[in-house]
Amino acid sequence: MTDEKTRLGELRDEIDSLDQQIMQLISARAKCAQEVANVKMAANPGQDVFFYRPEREAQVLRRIKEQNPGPLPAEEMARLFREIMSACLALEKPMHIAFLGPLGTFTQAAALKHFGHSVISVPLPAIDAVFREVESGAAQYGVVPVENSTEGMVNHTLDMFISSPLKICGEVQLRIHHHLLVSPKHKDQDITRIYSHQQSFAQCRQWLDTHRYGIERITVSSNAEAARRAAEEPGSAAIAGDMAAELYGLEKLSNSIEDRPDNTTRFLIIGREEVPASGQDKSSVLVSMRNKPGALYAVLEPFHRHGISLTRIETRPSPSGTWAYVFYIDFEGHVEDEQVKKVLSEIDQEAVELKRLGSYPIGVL
Ligand SMILES: O=C(O)C(=O)C[C@]1(C(=O)O)C=C[C@@H](O)C=C1
Repeated sequence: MTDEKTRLGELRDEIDSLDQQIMQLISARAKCAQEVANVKMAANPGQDVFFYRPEREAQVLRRIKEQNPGPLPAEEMARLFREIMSACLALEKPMHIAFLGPLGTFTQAAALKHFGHSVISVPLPAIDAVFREVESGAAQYGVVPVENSTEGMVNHTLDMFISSPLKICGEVQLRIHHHLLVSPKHKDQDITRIYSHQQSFAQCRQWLDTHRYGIERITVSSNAEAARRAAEEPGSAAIAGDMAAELYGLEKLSNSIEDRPDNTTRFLIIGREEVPASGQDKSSVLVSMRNKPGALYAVLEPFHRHGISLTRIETRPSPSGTWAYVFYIDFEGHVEDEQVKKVLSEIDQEAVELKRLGSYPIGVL
């Protein structure tokens, strides 16, 4: 045997033995999770038991990232543990996650990034349908887009919180890479039209003007729908992401064509219960103010005085009347923190309405 073959044999024996140990350890971990489920059920007999614990998952993933010894990057190690926890949770209770569909959208990619692949993902045609599915209890959680770094806020999602009783339980950010996709069956034909979602066209405008000027752009309801059409229609292409490309068997004619290299979308996880503090949290509130001078100042000043960082403030017209406004505010901290309690009680005295939309772990992955 050559030296190479001997060494390779030794290393592969070592890998086999490590795999055996990893498998034993993952199985032991899964048994622990099953036992955790029994404890949760015994503590809440006859009630809706919330098996998924976002604050605990965030703590586990943060610890893995901090203690990762390498050579695998911390992100990669966290991703592996994300999947292990997802499988453990599925043993406790298979979870239904509603998302803005159809299959193959960036929202589905965000849902799988956040929950791992052991969930049952349920595509729905509109943002309000995702809210309804979770409100009715048909799905335990929902995933909806809330803002894009190039295109701004998704107003429909913000407006849903005015009337919905749901809570924000988490957030996840996804780097959005758009590709120009064609079917391998039709790739030798000239492209006469490009399908995509209106937001994706906006995110790739400069690239399209430079590289595909004059080709008809047809707006459809989602990137996945664009990919479906490109798969079927000769002479057509789609702008969509990896999941849609894979789902419809499309090839990339041009890779990552988004105008801004940091193009990122933030998604919210919506559910029916409040999330305890994880140690690194964010909160969202909705404040409705009387339309008088200094209204915005009255909302913001307490945050400044109590040293709480705002991460976003957005204004939307109030559904209750012309020229009245609702402020959506995201800030660092948890509603159970003493400083946050003080800020919110001060705002409560000034506001027509203060609605706590939820406190949740800052996205880890
Ligand atoms: O710690 C728990 O409460 C568990 O259910 C265990 C576990 C895990 O696998 O670590 C699984 C699901 C929860 O969402 C959080 C953590």
